Amino acid sequence: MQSEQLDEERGPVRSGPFRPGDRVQLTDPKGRHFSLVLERGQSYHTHRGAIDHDKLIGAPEGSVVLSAANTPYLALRPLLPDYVLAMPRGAQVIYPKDAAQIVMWGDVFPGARVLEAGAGSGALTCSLLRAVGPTGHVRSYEIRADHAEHAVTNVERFYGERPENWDLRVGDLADHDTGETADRIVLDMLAPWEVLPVVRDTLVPGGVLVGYVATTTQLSTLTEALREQACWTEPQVWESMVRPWHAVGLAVRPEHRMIAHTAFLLTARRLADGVTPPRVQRRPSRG
Ligand SMILES: C[S@@+](CC[C@H](N)C(=O)[O-])C[C@H]1O[C@@H](n2cnc3c(N)ncnc32)[C@H](O)[C@@H]1O
Repeated sequence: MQSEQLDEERGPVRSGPFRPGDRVQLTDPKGRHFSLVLERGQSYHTHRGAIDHDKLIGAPEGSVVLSAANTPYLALRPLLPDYVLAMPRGAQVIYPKDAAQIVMWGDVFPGARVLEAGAGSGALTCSLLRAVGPTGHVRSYEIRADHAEHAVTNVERFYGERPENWDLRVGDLADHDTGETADRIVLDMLAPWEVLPVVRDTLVPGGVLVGYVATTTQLSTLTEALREQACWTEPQVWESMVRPWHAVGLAVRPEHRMIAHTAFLLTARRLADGVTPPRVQRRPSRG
């Protein structure tokens, strides 16, 4: 792994002129992306000729660099969504549109203690770590060792090193020690209802549970299991659809393609022990 230059306060440097160690995303005239890590004296070989890293080092972000065949490439540091969409994966990742919903409706705040399962490819973990900040903590469980390896590689590559406030455990969330309480819990796994006993006993009163499931049958099983536990507010369920638009001159219209379905989102809040869940007639909107 090539390490990125680290800033003591913020992890890898994410602004200012390009420096050795920076990850750079090049975009060619057809909009294709290529990713490289800058190293003095090295070249990046494209099908339109080589690009010297030294042409980029010291240049401002947003510069255009020419390849040996005079093809222009736009150079920017990848944003977290760019990184997530390009990351190598074992398990399917949570897409940026859903990660944003999870952080907002899961109310993942700076300083929060978050418990997550499964870590999968580590995509959501990157967003959770950013949201809790240096004073918070993310504890991730991943039952499959091969998926955990992807998570470690992806998180370390994004942050430039293993974040001190991240704890990845290779194992079943069901075996979690409930004495290690959490303010927020996010479940992205096949059968989240199976771990609800440990989730109930780990989440603090008022804490938020976020569930992320791909099918309606999983959604039904999860919501009914939560109601049966009788220690939750009424589950809120929704999905997010983002429709990109083509906007050039007067040709302003929706793009022909979109990511239509990823998964359903669910939130519920932990009630204090001994409280009977109130019946809610009308649900607040998730707009
Ligand atoms: C869809 S992936 C998670 C993707 C991840 N959220 C991301 O954004 O990269 C689901 C993961 O849950 C893991 N898993 C399933 N059951 C689990 C359990 N009981 N405890 C821990 N991990 C579990 C699976 O091995 C799988 O890697």
